[in-house]
Amino acid sequence: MSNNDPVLGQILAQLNSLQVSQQTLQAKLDALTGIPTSPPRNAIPIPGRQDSPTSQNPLLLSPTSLGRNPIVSSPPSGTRELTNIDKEREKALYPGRVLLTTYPDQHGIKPYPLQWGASEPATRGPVICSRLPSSIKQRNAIGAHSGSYSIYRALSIAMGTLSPFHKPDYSKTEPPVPIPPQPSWFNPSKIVSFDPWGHLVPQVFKREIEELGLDVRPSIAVTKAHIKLSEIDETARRGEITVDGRIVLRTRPLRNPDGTESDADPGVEITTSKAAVEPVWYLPGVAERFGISENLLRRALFEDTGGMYPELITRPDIKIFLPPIGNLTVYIFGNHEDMADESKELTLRVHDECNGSDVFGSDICTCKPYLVFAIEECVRCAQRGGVGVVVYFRKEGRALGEVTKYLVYNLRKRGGDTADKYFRATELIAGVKDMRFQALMPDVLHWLGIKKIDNMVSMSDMKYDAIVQSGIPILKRYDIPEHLIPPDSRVEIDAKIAAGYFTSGKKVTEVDLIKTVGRTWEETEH
Ligand SMILES: Nc1nc2c(ncn2[C@@H]2O[C@H](COP(=O)(O)OP(=O)(O)OP(=O)(O)O)[C@@H](O)[C@H]2O)c(=O)[nH]1
Ligand SMILES: [Zn+2]
Repeated sequence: MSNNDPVLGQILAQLNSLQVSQQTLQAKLDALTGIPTSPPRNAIPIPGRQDSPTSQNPLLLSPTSLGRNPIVSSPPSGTRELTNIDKEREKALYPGRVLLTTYPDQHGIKPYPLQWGASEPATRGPVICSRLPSSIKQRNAIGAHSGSYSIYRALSIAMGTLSPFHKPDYSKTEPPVPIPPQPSWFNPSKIVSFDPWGHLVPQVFKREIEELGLDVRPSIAVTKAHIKLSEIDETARRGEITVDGRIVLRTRPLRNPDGTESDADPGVEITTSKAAVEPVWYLPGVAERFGISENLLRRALFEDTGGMYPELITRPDIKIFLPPIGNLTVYIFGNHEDMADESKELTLRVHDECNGSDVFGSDICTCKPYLVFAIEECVRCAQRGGVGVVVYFRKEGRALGEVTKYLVYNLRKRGGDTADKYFRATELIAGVKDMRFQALMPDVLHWLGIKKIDNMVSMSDMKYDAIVQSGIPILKRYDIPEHLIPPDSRVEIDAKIAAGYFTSGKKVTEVDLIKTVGRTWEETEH
């Protein structure tokens, strides 16, 4: 048959019209539901699948084009090449209309069943918030994984360095330390701010991931580590912490710059197990904790994130929200199984992030000394046969952020840094003195199976009240030892004590508050 064959011509014409009508139908369906029903035709293959080769994928920059990528190597000044690459990638990434929101009664939408607090993973169901074609119609969660890091993911996809279809391989990532189910996992109001099954997702939702092809992701990861802090080296040198070869190890000899073994004391390192926990909010439970209605909570979250999550309003049937906030980290010292064993002594510190002090050693507050002291107390408790737990929350500057915190510092230093004005300075700028709302904080303790706390290394009445009200008694509280308070942070400690923070000794009067003065602006420069 030649190309001019009339029969072949007819068949080709029919095939063409069939293809056109299939595409038209598909487009109509997508427009109707607002949801693409199949991956974009020019999308890259999911690794391990035999689709088109990655080299032809307009979603990703090839290794050679990466080097020349105007986005990476020079400002996006709108060159013709950039425009074309962008347009092509945008079309490939987002072939359908912009999907601004969804509605419960929309054609094709069927959230995957999820029953918060159910005791069997199969009944509880996986949290699905993926917008990949394989999962979008079955989403049962609003928002995106990874908290605030979801924005970096969006950037990577837009720049072509990450394929949105990348399928994670979770083999060999399972927890080396078990955090097994506890009765609290099966109570829908005990844990409402993260997914208690988050570290077991690849195991308990294997069927959904492998057989149903759903994009279900872990929101918790558990691992093991050694930690080394110069402050703890010093404590060990003073003989206040002993090397036991189990929790406290002697660090291997250091090396001199010429590679020979150094005679210097290498100090110690601490063995620990740790878990990183991303936020996954069960909205009815979160609303209940704060004593507000779910509707009000949804509306506030919608409005004050710049209208970022319209489904908070249009999808009352979806009860899960993955908020764009920081995660928490748990450090466990000693035997992890002892956390749930009431007969074992337990020491706890709950700490909120203070980058200035924790990492950079700023002396305006007591954060780092208190944190290090708490780790040492946890270690001592573990060495006595108990277990120690430190929970670190990314809630910088009392959840007001570092910018607000530095503005407060400036005001304090310019306005006369006395303890009586300490909280007022924050209020003047932020409108409140604290935005941490400790009501969600105890979730992590219930997740770990903690039922009572013997030693609480914190002076905070807010932390204390939240934990005790959640049903976990605290037997003893510690304040920070006097010798660990840097002079410039005396203002903070006295203001806290006056505001109701716990103190075992010092009582602070009105007169004391005026007398407790921090370093002046001028002194800061010397
Ligand atoms: N906004 C503001 N935040 C501050 C200031 N000083 C410290 N912070 C923040 O306060 C928080 C202190 O948290 P934590 O170390 O958990 O201490 P706490 O809740 O006050 O109570 P303790 O458990 O007794 O230490 C951190 O998030 C700091 O970044 C300040 O002057 N203004
Ligand atoms: Zn601090």
